[in-house]
Amino acid sequence: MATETESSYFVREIEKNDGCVLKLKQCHKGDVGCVVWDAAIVLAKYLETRSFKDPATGGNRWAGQHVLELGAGTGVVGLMAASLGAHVTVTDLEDLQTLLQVNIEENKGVVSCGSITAKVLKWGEDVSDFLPPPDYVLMADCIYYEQSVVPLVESLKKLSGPSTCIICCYEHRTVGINPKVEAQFFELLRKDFNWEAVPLEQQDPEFSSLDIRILNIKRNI
Ligand SMILES: C[S@@+](CC[C@H](N)C(=O)[O-])C[C@H]1O[C@@H](n2cnc3c(N)ncnc32)[C@H](O)[C@@H]1O
Repeated sequence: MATETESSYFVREIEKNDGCVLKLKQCHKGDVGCVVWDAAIVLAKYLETRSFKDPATGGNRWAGQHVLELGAGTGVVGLMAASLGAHVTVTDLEDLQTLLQVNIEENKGVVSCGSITAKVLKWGEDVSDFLPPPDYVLMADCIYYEQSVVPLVESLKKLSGPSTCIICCYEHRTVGINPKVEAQFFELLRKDFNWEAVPLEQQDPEFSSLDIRILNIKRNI
């Protein structure tokens, strides 16, 4: 990743409701995190919906919130939260750090009241750098391979306090290994967490789909 040249990037643009545009550089070469996945777009656009607006003032509830994104890939979800005023740490494996930095730099004009930094967080490893627990943990398309299920749930446990809200967006895939992985993930999650699905009506109507699900997950007290 460190040797990527300008020409090896291709850009995905996501227009915000305020007219600003997030520009995500993606790589032709590299692992799955080098491109923007549909679940990330659905989640990013959900962050702009009425669910996160104060009904009395119309103000945006992301302002000043502490947000941690797991498996951030290009960083689109975290960048959206930061552009809405949150203080965000986007995390992923070491290999994705250059791309995350590039995208943070590319979008710094869109992040004014909020802030965003990128750090390495490998699921299952030490999370002390990320404590106390954030207000929100965001994750898009992170449920996709068997070996990651145990460490991913372990990280969620260590990172969530009684008031942390985990917003998990994932694509329900009916072919390949994903159905099994999805079942394993929820079986394990059930031991320490409860969750509710976000109805389609509460999502952005242009950026939602029956296959892509958003859950609000909370730690059992
Ligand atoms: C399918 S991609 C999704 C990327 C981004 N969230 C999106 O939706 O566009 C899964 C992401 O999880 C990250 N990932 C996979 N295994 C991981 C692990 N053990 N620890 C931390 N991140 C991991 C990958 O590097 C990748 O960025």
